[in-house]
Amino acid sequence: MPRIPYIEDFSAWEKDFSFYIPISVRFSETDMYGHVNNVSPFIYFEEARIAYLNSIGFLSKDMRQKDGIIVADLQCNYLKELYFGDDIRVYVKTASVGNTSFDIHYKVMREEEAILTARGRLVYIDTEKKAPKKLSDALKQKLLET
Ligand SMILES: CC(C)(COP(=O)(O)OP(=O)(O)OC[C@H]1O[C@@H](n2cnc3c(N)ncnc32)[C@H](O)[C@@H]1OP(=O)(O)O)[C@@H](O)C(=O)NCCC(=O)NCCSC(=O)c1cc(O)c2ccccc2c1O
Repeated sequence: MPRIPYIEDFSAWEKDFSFYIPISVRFSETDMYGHVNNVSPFIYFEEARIAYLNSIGFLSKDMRQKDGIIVADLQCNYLKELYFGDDIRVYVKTASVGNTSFDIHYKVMREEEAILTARGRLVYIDTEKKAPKKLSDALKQKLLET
């Protein structure tokens, strides 16, 4: 396993996921070499991130009236190639929580093989002030328990 800066111990890290979405690789996500192009996983991460945030109530109508979430950064490590028709599972978990932001990690599996890893920071925003907003202890707890 190559050194991945945001993963200290891969086997401990990979055991810690439970939420995932299934995806079948589409032809339009591949390139002239026949493999999935480097930009396509960012769409997988988006789909998985939205499903994950929905599952913990972070995109509920109530929350969206005053608060928002914005992507601050996103980083991907490509371990193996993917091909048209591959069935994958895109896992998501909250890895750490800051003052106004939280880091989520992603693991993409094809059967029992790790294909991609990624991490990204999301910032909690006050949509009226258009500024980062402190995460309450209750929200932090919700993030860390899923
Ligand atoms: C990202 C910003 C809002 C930061 O604003 P500002 O510079 O004022 O923030 P602070 O300095 O106070 O820091 C707050 C907090 O954020 C961390 N942080 C700041 N910048 C970065 C960065 N570049 N990379 C990583 N982390 C950063 C900082 O450490 C602080 O953390 P604490 O926990 O210590 O408080 C502002 O820069 C901004 O608005 N940038 C533009 C963002 C943008 O345009 N993103 C792309 C569009 S959003 C998007 O694509 C999107 C996709 C989705 O799939 C979503 C799914 C679900 C919901 C929303 C989605 C979404 O918005």
